[in-house]
Amino acid sequence: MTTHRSTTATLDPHDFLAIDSLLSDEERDIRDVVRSFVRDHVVPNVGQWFEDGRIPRELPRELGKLGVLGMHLDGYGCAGASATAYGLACLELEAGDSGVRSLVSVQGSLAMYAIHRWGSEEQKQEWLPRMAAGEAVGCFGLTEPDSGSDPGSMRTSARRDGDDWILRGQKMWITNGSIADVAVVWARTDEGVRGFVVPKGTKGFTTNDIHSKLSLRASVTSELVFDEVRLPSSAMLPGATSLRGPLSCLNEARYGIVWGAAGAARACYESALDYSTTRVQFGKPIASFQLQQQKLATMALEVNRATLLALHLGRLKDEGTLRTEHVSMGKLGNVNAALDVARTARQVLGANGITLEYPVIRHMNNLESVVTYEGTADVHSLVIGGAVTGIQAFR
Ligand SMILES: Cc1cc2nc3c(=O)[nH]c(=O)nc-3n(C[C@H](O)[C@H](O)[C@H](O)COP(=O)(O)OP(=O)(O)OC[C@H]3O[C@@H](n4cnc5c(N)ncnc54)[C@H](O)[C@@H]3O)c2cc1C
Repeated sequence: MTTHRSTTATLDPHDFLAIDSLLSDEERDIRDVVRSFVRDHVVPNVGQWFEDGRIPRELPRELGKLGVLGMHLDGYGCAGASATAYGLACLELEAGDSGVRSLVSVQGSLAMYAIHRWGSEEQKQEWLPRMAAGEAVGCFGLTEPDSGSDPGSMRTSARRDGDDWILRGQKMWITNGSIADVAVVWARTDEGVRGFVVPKGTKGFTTNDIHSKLSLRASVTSELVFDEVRLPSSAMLPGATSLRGPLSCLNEARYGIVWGAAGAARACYESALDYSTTRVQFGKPIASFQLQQQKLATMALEVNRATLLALHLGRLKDEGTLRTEHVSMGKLGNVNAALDVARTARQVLGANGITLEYPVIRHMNNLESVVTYEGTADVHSLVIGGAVTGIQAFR
């Protein structure tokens, strides 16, 4: 007779539903390369980066060598990998830290994607190869002090002056801002919302870092200030003429977050699983107590569910049927699940759970940013609510 114990003994607690078997050899290879990089270069150091509130200046080049910057884009030095492979990379990077995944998302899915999709041939030639190599860092300026969930209310403006444009205004909460060699900036014009490629050092363009963050500390977040910045007509992204331009980029980045959140959740679950089997109280590992097993079971469920959801969206994206509403469901569900897993894991670790010796509280705090940026949980709920009811409450 088969007992429950012998049946479950054959299961892999790190891949309970055998999701690995759903990947192609190529996808597994890419995943393994990124996983090794994170294990060797991110995990041993990221607690210190978080404590110091910095990201190493050499990291973009290392990520460029790894091949993850704009890896889902085609040509111009980009790898042209599948959406699923890119997602797997995001999962592994965020299992290290949401800040590292944010760097990659902003570079590849926001700044590079904007130039790749909406830019001129000259803009693509000038920026994309260097950005793919991590030799040039990009940022993406949409949010402003008084314009967050409602980007249509942006005040930053650009007006024509002969052949030039004059850009004025302010952007806020911009990832990579002060370390960026190039900013993709969105502004209102007489011709609708347009994007501009603004190199670092352009006269009148300055940045100020936002300090005192308790979340995404291993990530640079800045204010961008444009004081009558004169730009040539060639700085404008010719293909984008409305808010659809920036929103198309956000959809790309959100897709990566769907995967990344599953990675942060996995790291928290694995930390809790490991801790619970070694921490002894009342003469037994705490993993032997039913209440702790319930927590571990719930975390395992959420990690597997989030990963399956991400993989399903990846397959839809690769076959060309992924919709923005699907991405909203993935971002809402997976980030909320990751936050629940992180908070539960933190309790399993007891007092140790509040230190940077373990990854859990770092992930927990990071996820408070992840649930807010790229569309808040409220906004994604309203997108899904609008899709299922046919009534738009999002105004
Ligand atoms: C660490 C970090 C990095 C970031 N990086 C970037 C970046 O690189 N580039 C960039 O452009 N932006 C970036 N952002 C900004 C981010 O995208 C915004 O914070 C986000 O869009 C929310 O805007 P807000 O903070 O102004 O909140 P608000 O829009 O003011 O929202 C405040 C609250 O009101 C709720 N709310 C708003 N509208 C509605 C509604 N219609 N119905 C119900 N509730 C509503 C929201 O859900 C939220 O809970 C970053 C933010 C953070 C924290």
